[in-house]
Amino acid sequence: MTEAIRQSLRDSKAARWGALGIISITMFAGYYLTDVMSPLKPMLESEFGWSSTTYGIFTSAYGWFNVFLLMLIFGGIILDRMGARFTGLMSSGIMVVGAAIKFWAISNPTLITDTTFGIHTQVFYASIGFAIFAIGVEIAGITVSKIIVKWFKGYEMAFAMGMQMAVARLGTMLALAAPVPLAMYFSSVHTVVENGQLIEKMSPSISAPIAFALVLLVIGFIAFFIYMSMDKKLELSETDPNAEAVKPMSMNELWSSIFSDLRQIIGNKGFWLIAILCVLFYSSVFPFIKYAADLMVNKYGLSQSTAGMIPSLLPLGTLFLTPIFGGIYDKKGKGATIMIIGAVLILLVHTIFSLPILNYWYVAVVLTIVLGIALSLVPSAMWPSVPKIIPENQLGTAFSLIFWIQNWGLMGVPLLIGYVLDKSNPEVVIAKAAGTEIPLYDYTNPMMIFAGLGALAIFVGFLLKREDRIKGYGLQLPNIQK
Ligand SMILES: NCCCC[C@H](N)C(=O)NCC(=O)O
Repeated sequence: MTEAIRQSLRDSKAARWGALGIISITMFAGYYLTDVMSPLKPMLESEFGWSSTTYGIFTSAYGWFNVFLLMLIFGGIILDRMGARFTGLMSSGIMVVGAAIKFWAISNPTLITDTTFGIHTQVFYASIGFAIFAIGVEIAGITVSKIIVKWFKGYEMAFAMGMQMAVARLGTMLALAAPVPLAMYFSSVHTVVENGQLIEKMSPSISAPIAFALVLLVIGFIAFFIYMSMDKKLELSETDPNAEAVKPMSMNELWSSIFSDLRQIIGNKGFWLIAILCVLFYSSVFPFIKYAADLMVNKYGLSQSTAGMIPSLLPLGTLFLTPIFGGIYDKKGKGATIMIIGAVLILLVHTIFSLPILNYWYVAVVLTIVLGIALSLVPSAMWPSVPKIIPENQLGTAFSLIFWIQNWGLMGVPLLIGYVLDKSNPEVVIAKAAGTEIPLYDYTNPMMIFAGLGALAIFVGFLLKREDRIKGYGLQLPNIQK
């Protein structure tokens, strides 16, 4: 068969988009579990006695194994060597295991009273489960990015990445809007003694929204099996029957290829600028989401049951805008400029959130929508820019290194915010310890931290644009080859 008439499966629009649809289910489930606890923060405090610092520790667990045990980096190396089928299945399986542990910890009331390594046993095991789950969802994230490059290079790649992200963000949106109603729906009545009297108390089921996540993750795991058969067909359609079989590598060759990939990637200044921009940008958005519902209660006076509604607008806007901005990047280019505009919006929004004025819910709605625009702009240009800087055979490793650096922020920033929140509001901590009425948190300092990250992201965005001019990566050029 000659090159001219050989057709790859990816030339079929239906096959490309079908494959994307299937892997998006897995990511949707993963993003739902990632943020499912955010609207439950006030409930975790009132039902289980968690503090903001405790919540910060739990949230930071997302990065524990990825960062300290280098799981993400191993994931990228495995992806480049073992391929997307093996890595995708492995990562979606890890997600299920981690979520199951987290569900067990949250639904087990006997764990509330004990401590392990100085923290609540419940928080400890929930965090371990979340940390295991995070290995899976992060490795799945890089696998999916590489899968999209594989199917869409030369086609509508940024648009496809935007569509996949949109579906994933639908998971985030559900995570912000659904958990409180779900927990209330499955609440149970039990009798407690208060002031010497037996009273009936309604307890929300905090584990119900996590059980729902577990079901979604199992569906995502099954979906990946379906994708695997498509991936096999794609490879067969691209294999030249006359090509010689690739000789398997010896152990020495394997290690030297891994180190040579790592050396080339970390020696690339463009890679570092994207990675730093990534950690600054995402640390000012994802950790914010973890506190957003609590911010709505404490700054904007919303009730616990409605507090998740405003933050859920954030991913809502991204559903439409990420693919649109991706499409603009595909056709018109201007990737670096798009990232800078996104960072400017971050600075603007968090600065206004930090001001101890304008405490009206509609201001929060507008700011959240603008933050959603920022969360559409930056990723729609950032991820499709990586293949312009890094060759395809090193993409898994490069994405994993970027995610690894990003995970320092996703781990450290929520911890910092929880700590700063408790430190700047000693009266809340005292009231909780004394069992008296709990005053509202003042969110000024945490929001200033988020704004500072946005300011640094703008600076790095300009450095990236300058580097692109010098090295000619083509970040400002369209992705679609005419
Ligand atoms: N809330 C999900 C966290 C996913 C983090 C992941 N490393 C990532 O950055 N994905 C790209 C994105 O824009 O979601």
